[in-house]
Amino acid sequence: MTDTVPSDDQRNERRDIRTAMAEERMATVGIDEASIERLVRTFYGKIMKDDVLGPIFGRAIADWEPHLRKMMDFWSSIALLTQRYDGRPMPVHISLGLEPQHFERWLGLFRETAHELFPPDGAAFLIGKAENIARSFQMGIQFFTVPKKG
Ligand code: HEM
Repeated sequence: MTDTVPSDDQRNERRDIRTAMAEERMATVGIDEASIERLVRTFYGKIMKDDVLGPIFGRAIADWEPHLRKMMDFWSSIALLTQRYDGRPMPVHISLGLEPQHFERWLGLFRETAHELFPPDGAAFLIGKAENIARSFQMGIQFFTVPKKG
């Protein structure tokens, strides 16, 4: 039996099918483009006002709207498999000098927002993804941070 390489059209069709299936599944737990936009706007609204995280974001972001759009693309790619986000978030987070308590605070606000806006299954899905990504950022930070000489 010979394997044939799928054409671009076939690949796009498969991707569209995967996206449609993800959209259908996610709709049952309250996740769609509109609720992702609400999540991003509400969550970063809290971040901006946070005493600890607000200044970290404030130093890095001059214009919030493009960042919010990027984060909507990010969550749309994760939950709805739309592939709209194709960035590399790890280097950004390694360069910010983040500590474990920053991640706990970020996750605390994220969990709170997800529970406010989504049914329990939808919130659990989003929180699980955020926790995994936060863990992988922290592993990257640990790996690339040179210990201070004591
Ligand atoms: C301590 C927690 C965190 C802090 C303080 C933080 C801070 C930031 C800041 C300041 C930026 C903008 C950087 C820039 O444009 O120069 C950024 C970008 C981003 N963050 Fe975070 N972040 C945190 C955790 C997370 C987590 C847990 C996720 C994922 C669930 C995440 C996903 C992203 C993504 C996707 C970007 C866009 C990167 C790009 O430019 O492609 N962040 N973050």
